[in-house]
Amino acid sequence: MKKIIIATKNQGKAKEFKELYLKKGMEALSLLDIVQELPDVEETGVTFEENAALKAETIAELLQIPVLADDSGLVIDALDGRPGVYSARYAGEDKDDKANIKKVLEELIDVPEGKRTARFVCVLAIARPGEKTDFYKGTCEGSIAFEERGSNGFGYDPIFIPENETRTMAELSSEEKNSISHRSNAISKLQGRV
Ligand SMILES: O=c1nc[nH]c2c1ncn2[C@H]1C[C@H](O)[C@@H](COP(=O)(O)OP(=O)(O)OP(=O)(O)O)O1
Ligand SMILES: [Mg+2]
Repeated sequence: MKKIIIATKNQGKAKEFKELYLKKGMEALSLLDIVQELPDVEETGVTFEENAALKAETIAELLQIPVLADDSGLVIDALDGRPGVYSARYAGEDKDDKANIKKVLEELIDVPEGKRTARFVCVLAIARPGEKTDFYKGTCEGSIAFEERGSNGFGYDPIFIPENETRTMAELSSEEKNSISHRSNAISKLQGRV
């Protein structure tokens, strides 16, 4: 089976890439599957594109093979787009999903239903050694719940209600999430180019 390397150390993302690529007859390997010691890439960019490129290009250069990276996050309108690019470290450097969710819910405590619109954004970067990096973007529109619900998925899924849904993303099955997610929307734009 054809393999693709995803430059991520996030278990939740890695699982979704495996599921989504398996449907295309490919095996997605994450940095969690690779025994070779690889550095933690510092995400110093201020856009999803910059951080996705940093992750993909660093690992592609080290391994000398094409590498895909995903930089993603939650963009909340009532918070002027926060946490956005800083989603993983919103409540601190230790990337604590529970703490991040708590911070968002507290910041939105006085924001009424209807004004809690948000979207998940995923930018994929494909780096090929010595070539220009390509980008593909996917989004998933929705709103922020008033409390956490569900235990599937990862990250902000327990507080994100996709458009035309009453359940949170964490209450959907992985098949349901994969049919609407920002990640699957971005992958579908690749059109076999990886
Ligand atoms: O489908 C999703 N469902 C829920 N939350 C999500 C999703 N997709 C991204 N997110 C959140 C998680 C994290 O707070 C941030 C990604 O941050 P981001 O830097 O791209 O990933 P990361 O540091 O966890 O792993 P890595 O950089 O190794 O890929 O957005
Ligand atoms: Mg990261």
